[in-house]
Amino acid sequence: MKSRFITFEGIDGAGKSSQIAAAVALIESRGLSVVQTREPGGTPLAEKLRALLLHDAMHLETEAMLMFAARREHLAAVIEPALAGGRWVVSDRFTDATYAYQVGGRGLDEARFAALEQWVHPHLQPDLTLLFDLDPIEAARRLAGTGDAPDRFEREQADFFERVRNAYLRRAAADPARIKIIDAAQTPEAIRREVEGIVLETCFQ
Ligand SMILES: Nc1ncnc2c1ncn2[C@@H]1O[C@H](COP(=O)(O)OP(=O)(O)OP(=O)(O)O)[C@@H](O)[C@H]1O
Ligand SMILES: Cc1cn([C@H]2C[C@H](O)[C@@H](COP(=O)(O)O)O2)c(=O)[nH]c1=O
Repeated sequence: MKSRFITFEGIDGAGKSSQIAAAVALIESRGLSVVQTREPGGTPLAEKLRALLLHDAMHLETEAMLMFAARREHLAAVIEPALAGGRWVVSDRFTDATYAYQVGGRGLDEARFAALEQWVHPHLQPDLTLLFDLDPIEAARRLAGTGDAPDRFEREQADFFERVRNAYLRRAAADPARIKIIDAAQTPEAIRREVEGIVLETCFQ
Protein backbone atom coordinates (compact mmCIF):
# COMPACT_ATOMS: atom_id res chain seq x y z
CA MET A 1 0.00 0.00 0.00
CA LYS A 2 1.25 3.52 -0.88
CA SER A 3 2.59 5.51 2.07
CA ARG A 4 0.47 8.46 3.25
CA PHE A 5 1.14 11.80 4.87
CA ILE A 6 -1.58 12.78 7.38
CA THR A 7 -1.66 16.01 9.37
CA PHE A 8 -3.70 17.22 12.36
CA GLU A 9 -4.55 20.91 12.64
CA GLY A 10 -6.59 23.31 14.77
CA ILE A 11 -6.32 26.18 17.21
CA ASP A 12 -4.46 25.56 20.47
CA GLY A 13 -6.61 23.49 22.82
CA ALA A 14 -8.92 22.09 20.12
CA GLY A 15 -7.98 18.55 21.16
CA LYS A 16 -5.98 17.28 18.18
CA SER A 17 -3.00 15.95 20.18
CA SER A 18 -5.37 13.79 22.25
CA GLN A 19 -6.53 12.01 19.05
CA ILE A 20 -3.24 11.43 17.23
CA ALA A 21 -2.26 8.31 19.17
CA ALA A 22 -5.57 6.61 18.30
CA ALA A 23 -5.09 7.37 14.60
CA VAL A 24 -1.52 6.03 14.70
CA ALA A 25 -2.71 2.88 16.51
CA LEU A 26 -5.39 2.34 13.86
CA ILE A 27 -2.87 2.54 11.01
CA GLU A 28 -0.40 0.29 12.83
CA SER A 29 -3.16 -2.23 13.49
CA ARG A 30 -3.26 -2.68 9.69
CA GLY A 31 0.37 -3.79 9.76
CA LEU A 32 1.74 -0.47 8.50
CA SER A 33 4.76 1.40 9.82
CA VAL A 34 4.06 4.95 11.05
CA VAL A 35 6.30 7.88 11.96
CA GLN A 36 4.54 10.18 14.45
CA THR A 37 5.98 13.67 14.51
CA ARG A 38 5.13 17.34 15.06
CA GLU A 39 5.78 20.92 13.93
CA PRO A 40 7.51 23.09 14.65
CA GLY A 41 9.95 20.34 15.59
CA GLY A 42 10.47 16.70 14.71
CA THR A 43 14.30 16.81 14.49
CA PRO A 44 16.89 17.95 17.08
CA LEU A 45 17.54 21.19 15.17
CA ALA A 46 13.86 21.87 14.47
CA GLU A 47 13.09 21.29 18.17
CA LYS A 48 15.64 24.01 19.02
CA LEU A 49 13.86 26.33 16.58
CA ARG A 50 10.57 25.34 18.25
CA ALA A 51 11.88 26.49 21.62
CA LEU A 52 12.76 29.89 20.13
CA LEU A 53 9.45 30.17 18.30
CA LEU A 54 7.31 29.30 21.31
CA HIS A 55 9.14 31.46 23.84
CA ASP A 56 11.06 34.37 22.23
CA ALA A 57 9.40 37.50 20.86
CA MET A 58 10.33 38.18 17.22
CA HIS A 59 9.34 39.99 14.05
CA LEU A 60 6.44 38.36 12.20
CA GLU A 61 8.55 37.62 9.10
CA THR A 62 11.29 36.09 11.28
CA GLU A 63 8.60 33.89 12.82
CA ALA A 64 7.29 32.80 9.41
CA MET A 65 10.77 32.09 8.04
CA LEU A 66 11.79 30.13 11.15
CA MET A 67 8.61 28.03 10.84
CA PHE A 68 9.62 27.19 7.27
CA ALA A 69 13.30 26.68 8.22
CA ALA A 70 12.23 24.13 10.83
CA ARG A 71 9.92 22.57 8.23
CA ARG A 72 12.72 22.32 5.65
CA GLU A 73 14.82 20.39 8.17
CA HIS A 74 11.87 18.22 9.18
CA LEU A 75 11.07 17.39 5.54
CA ALA A 76 14.67 16.54 4.69
CA ALA A 77 15.45 14.50 7.80
CA VAL A 78 12.13 12.84 8.66
CA ILE A 79 9.14 13.26 6.35
CA GLU A 80 10.67 12.72 2.90
CA PRO A 81 12.83 9.69 3.87
CA ALA A 82 9.90 8.06 5.69
CA LEU A 83 7.53 8.45 2.74
CA ALA A 84 10.22 7.33 0.29
CA GLY A 85 10.77 4.23 2.46
CA GLY A 86 7.08 3.31 2.39
CA ARG A 87 6.32 4.46 5.94
CA TRP A 88 3.29 6.57 6.83
CA VAL A 89 3.80 9.96 8.48
CA VAL A 90 1.36 11.49 10.98
CA SER A 91 2.27 15.04 11.95
CA ASP A 92 0.80 17.30 14.63
CA ARG A 93 0.66 20.43 12.37
CA PHE A 94 2.30 21.35 9.03
CA THR A 95 2.04 24.26 6.57
CA ASP A 96 -1.70 24.87 7.06
CA ALA A 97 -0.69 26.07 10.55
CA THR A 98 1.56 28.74 9.04
CA TYR A 99 -1.32 29.92 6.87
CA ALA A 100 -3.67 29.98 9.86
CA TYR A 101 -1.36 31.50 12.51
CA GLN A 102 1.05 33.72 10.59
CA VAL A 103 -1.22 34.84 7.71
CA GLY A 104 -4.60 34.64 9.46
CA GLY A 105 -3.63 35.36 13.05
CA ARG A 106 -0.77 37.80 12.62
CA GLY A 107 -1.36 39.29 9.16
CA LEU A 108 1.64 37.96 7.21
CA ASP A 109 1.41 38.93 3.55
CA GLU A 110 -0.22 36.01 1.72
CA ALA A 111 2.17 36.26 -1.26
CA ARG A 112 5.16 35.87 1.08
CA PHE A 113 3.56 32.80 2.64
CA ALA A 114 2.89 31.34 -0.83
CA ALA A 115 6.51 32.00 -1.89
CA LEU A 116 7.86 30.19 1.18
CA GLU A 117 5.49 27.26 0.69
CA GLN A 118 6.50 27.02 -2.98
CA TRP A 119 10.19 27.17 -2.04
CA VAL A 120 10.15 24.63 0.80
CA HIS A 121 7.76 22.00 -0.56
CA PRO A 122 6.70 22.80 -4.12
CA HIS A 123 5.30 19.32 -4.81
CA LEU A 124 4.34 17.81 -1.46
CA GLN A 125 1.02 18.33 0.34
CA PRO A 126 -0.51 16.06 2.98
CA ASP A 127 -2.77 13.32 1.59
CA LEU A 128 -5.23 14.03 4.40
CA THR A 129 -5.58 16.84 6.93
CA LEU A 130 -7.92 16.61 9.92
CA LEU A 131 -8.93 20.08 11.02
CA PHE A 132 -10.23 20.25 14.61
CA ASP A 133 -12.65 23.16 14.61
CA LEU A 134 -13.61 24.68 17.96
CA ASP A 135 -14.87 27.94 19.46
CA PRO A 136 -11.78 29.76 20.85
CA ILE A 137 -13.53 30.39 24.17
CA GLU A 138 -14.01 26.64 24.70
CA ALA A 139 -10.44 25.95 23.53
CA ALA A 140 -9.09 28.48 26.08
CA ARG A 141 -11.19 26.86 28.79
CA ARG A 142 -9.70 23.46 27.95
CA LEU A 143 -6.15 24.83 27.92
CA ALA A 144 -6.65 26.55 31.28
CA GLY A 145 -7.76 23.17 32.65
CA THR A 146 -4.41 21.55 31.80
CA GLY A 147 -2.58 23.72 34.37
CA ASP A 148 0.42 23.99 31.98
CA ALA A 149 2.23 27.33 31.65
CA PRO A 150 1.02 28.90 28.37
CA ASP A 151 3.55 29.57 25.59
CA ARG A 152 3.76 32.73 23.42
CA PHE A 153 0.93 31.55 21.13
CA GLU A 154 -1.31 30.21 23.88
CA ARG A 155 -1.13 33.61 25.62
CA GLU A 156 -2.87 35.27 22.63
CA GLN A 157 -6.44 36.53 23.11
CA ALA A 158 -9.68 35.08 21.71
CA ASP A 159 -9.76 37.52 18.73
CA PHE A 160 -6.37 36.15 17.57
CA PHE A 161 -7.70 32.58 17.71
CA GLU A 162 -10.89 33.65 15.94
CA ARG A 163 -8.74 34.89 13.03
CA VAL A 164 -6.66 31.68 13.12
CA ARG A 165 -9.84 29.58 13.11
CA ASN A 166 -11.30 31.52 10.17
CA ALA A 167 -8.06 31.19 8.20
CA TYR A 168 -8.09 27.41 8.76
CA LEU A 169 -11.70 27.30 7.53
CA ARG A 170 -10.78 29.32 4.40
CA ARG A 171 -7.92 26.93 3.66
CA ALA A 172 -10.30 23.98 4.12
CA ALA A 173 -12.85 25.55 1.78
CA ALA A 174 -10.12 25.92 -0.85
CA ASP A 175 -9.16 22.23 -0.64
CA PRO A 176 -12.13 20.21 0.66
CA ALA A 177 -10.85 16.93 -0.79
CA ARG A 178 -7.78 17.07 1.45
CA ILE A 179 -8.91 18.99 4.54
CA LYS A 180 -11.70 17.37 6.54
CA ILE A 181 -13.31 19.46 9.27
CA ILE A 182 -14.03 17.76 12.60
CA ASP A 183 -16.45 19.33 15.07
CA ALA A 184 -14.09 19.37 18.06
CA ALA A 185 -16.89 20.25 20.52
CA GLN A 186 -17.96 16.57 20.52
CA THR A 187 -16.90 14.08 23.18
CA PRO A 188 -13.42 12.55 22.78
CA GLU A 189 -15.03 9.18 21.99
CA ALA A 190 -17.24 10.62 19.21
CA ILE A 191 -14.24 12.45 17.73
CA ARG A 192 -12.13 9.29 17.82
CA ARG A 193 -14.83 7.40 15.89
CA GLU A 194 -15.08 10.22 13.32
CA VAL A 195 -11.29 10.43 12.89
CA GLU A 196 -11.02 6.67 12.42
CA GLY A 197 -13.88 6.70 9.90
CA ILE A 198 -12.24 9.44 7.83
CA VAL A 199 -8.82 7.75 7.90
CA LEU A 200 -10.32 4.42 6.83
CA GLU A 201 -12.46 6.01 4.11
CA THR A 202 -9.80 8.26 2.60
CA CYS A 203 -6.63 6.21 3.03
CA PHE A 204 -7.72 2.58 2.90
CA GLN A 205 -10.27 2.53 0.04
N1 LIG B 1 -13.25 16.46 23.01
C1 LIG B 1 -12.78 16.99 24.14
N2 LIG B 1 -13.64 17.44 25.08
C2 LIG B 1 -13.19 18.00 26.23
N3 LIG B 1 -11.87 18.16 26.54
C3 LIG B 1 -10.98 17.74 25.63
C4 LIG B 1 -11.38 17.13 24.40
N4 LIG B 1 -10.27 16.82 23.70
C5 LIG B 1 -9.22 17.20 24.45
N5 LIG B 1 -9.65 17.75 25.61
C6 LIG B 1 -8.79 18.28 26.67
O1 LIG B 1 -8.39 19.58 26.23
C7 LIG B 1 -7.02 19.83 26.58
C8 LIG B 1 -6.23 20.17 25.30
O2 LIG B 1 -6.22 19.00 24.46
P1 LIG B 1 -5.02 18.75 23.45
O3 LIG B 1 -3.71 18.92 24.14
O4 LIG B 1 -5.31 17.47 22.77
O5 LIG B 1 -5.27 19.96 22.45
P2 LIG B 1 -4.39 20.44 21.23
O6 LIG B 1 -5.33 20.81 20.16
O7 LIG B 1 -3.39 19.42 20.88
O8 LIG B 1 -3.69 21.72 21.81
P3 LIG B 1 -2.22 22.30 21.51
O9 LIG B 1 -2.18 22.57 20.05
O10 LIG B 1 -2.15 23.55 22.33
O11 LIG B 1 -1.24 21.25 21.95
C9 LIG B 1 -6.53 18.57 27.30
O12 LIG B 1 -6.66 18.78 28.69
C10 LIG B 1 -7.49 17.50 26.85
O13 LIG B 1 -7.66 16.47 27.81
C1 LIG C 1 3.62 24.59 12.71
C2 LIG C 1 3.21 25.93 13.22
C3 LIG C 1 2.85 26.11 14.54
N1 LIG C 1 2.47 27.32 14.99
C4 LIG C 1 2.10 27.47 16.40
C5 LIG C 1 0.80 26.82 16.75
C6 LIG C 1 0.96 26.42 18.19
O1 LIG C 1 0.57 27.51 18.99
C7 LIG C 1 2.46 26.22 18.33
C8 LIG C 1 2.84 24.76 18.36
O2 LIG C 1 2.40 24.22 19.53
P1 LIG C 1 1.51 22.87 19.64
O3 LIG C 1 0.75 23.10 20.88
O4 LIG C 1 2.50 21.78 19.75
O5 LIG C 1 0.64 22.69 18.49
O6 LIG C 1 3.06 26.82 17.19
C9 LIG C 1 2.49 28.40 14.15
O7 LIG C 1 2.18 29.53 14.58
N2 LIG C 1 2.84 28.25 12.86
C10 LIG C 1 3.21 27.04 12.34
O8 LIG C 1 3.54 26.93 11.13
